[in-house]
Amino acid sequence: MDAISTSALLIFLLVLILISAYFSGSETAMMTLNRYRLRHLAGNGHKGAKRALKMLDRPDRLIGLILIGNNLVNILASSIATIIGMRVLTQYNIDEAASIAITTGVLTVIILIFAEVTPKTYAALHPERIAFPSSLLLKWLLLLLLPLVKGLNIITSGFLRLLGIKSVQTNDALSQEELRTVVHEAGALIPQRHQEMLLSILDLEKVTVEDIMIARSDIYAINVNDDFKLINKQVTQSPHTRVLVYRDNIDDVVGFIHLRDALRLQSKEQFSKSSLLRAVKEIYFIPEGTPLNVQLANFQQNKERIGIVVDEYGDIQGLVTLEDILEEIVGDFTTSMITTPSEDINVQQDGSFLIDATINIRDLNKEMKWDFPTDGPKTLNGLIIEYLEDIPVANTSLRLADYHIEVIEVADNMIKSVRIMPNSLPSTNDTEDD
Ligand SMILES: Nc1ncnc2c1ncn2[C@@H]1O[C@H](COP(=O)(O)OP(=O)(O)OP(=O)(O)O)[C@@H](O)[C@H]1O
Ligand SMILES: [Mg+2]
Repeated sequence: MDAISTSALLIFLLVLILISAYFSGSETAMMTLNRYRLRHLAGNGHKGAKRALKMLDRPDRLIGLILIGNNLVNILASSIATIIGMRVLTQYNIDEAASIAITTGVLTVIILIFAEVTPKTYAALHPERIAFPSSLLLKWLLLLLLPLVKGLNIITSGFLRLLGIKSVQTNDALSQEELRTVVHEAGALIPQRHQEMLLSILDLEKVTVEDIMIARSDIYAINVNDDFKLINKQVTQSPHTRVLVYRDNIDDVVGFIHLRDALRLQSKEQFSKSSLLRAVKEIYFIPEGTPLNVQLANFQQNKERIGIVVDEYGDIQGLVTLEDILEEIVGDFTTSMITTPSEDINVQQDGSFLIDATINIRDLNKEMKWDFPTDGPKTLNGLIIEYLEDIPVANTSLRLADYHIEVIEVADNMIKSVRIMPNSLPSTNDTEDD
């Protein structure tokens, strides 16, 4: 070693520290790259991103390579520093042991500051700036050192197996819940309205057609066996474009009549029972329990926009339209912006709410931002009866899911209306938001 001058060794040491800094920085940069952004950039043809993505495909190799490189230079640096230290310090009559101790201390501080903390912090703050160019060098190094890296990985995984740890395939596909968090955390990057829509789309699979259907009793339908004058009037006054046609019993459905067809027949004065039956369109049936995301796709595939929900016995449960599903996605658009509650909910002078108990619980929760359980009965009436296990009499008071409810009117074995007190509402705002 005496052949090499001390100043040459110092320069070499400096270079080693720089290389060490490069490895430390690249490691942090590669590992903190945002995988989703990376995939997006790579998809757009960004060269550095593509390269980084490919390297991250095999994180074991990448880490192996970086650690081999980093440790190699660090250990070499320490040997060289020791030689320099001994040469320099012995000139001042410092003995060998003390020289080694001093060089170790000094080198540790230098490596920590210049080859670890600084490059890693910088890389963590600007991962792409470091990772994209550095992945080029890493790629070539990997080609060169692949046998070494592979050997190292075989030995390490052998050791891990000895310790009873199986190598796990990392899977960084997002789960539903993670995707939700991503959308939430996107914060200002995605406008609030869009965030809500994205979350609603994710929710579609949790909601089934029964949850949003127009109940059987609320379907606007005509009985072909009724007096034809009445049918004529019902068609003319129909609030809906498609009217269900049945024979005597709604379970004996014939089809949908489109108002356009009915009005055309009426204008030609050809409107009769037989021409009506001929103009009727076949019904598209939807099995109970179909999740909304599935139904949305089915509507599209079958080029339908209205369907009848049937249970396993073929009995009609309700009606669902494409518009109803789309409203689930853009829901808050039409509900929460409304400042006056819908007709089923009436604000009383004392601030309590008089509510039609046949209201759909999901609609009620949405409109009032309440939190009644939606996994059981669909209507408020059903929920209260299930809770009490009995049909209550008027003036019964109860506490259900933290809401103070007073039964106002009961008729035909059904709760018709209830009053809900606002002062008993759970104070979600004070507890959660801050
Ligand atoms: N025959 C019907 N009986 C009861 N509710 C219906 C009926 N047809 C549609 N609806 C409901 O009316 C709302 C609007 O649906 P949709 O837009 O499909 O019907 P529309 O407004 O009558 O027709 P269009 O928009 O094609 O003119 C939805 O909530 C849907 O469930
Ligand atoms: Mg419409």
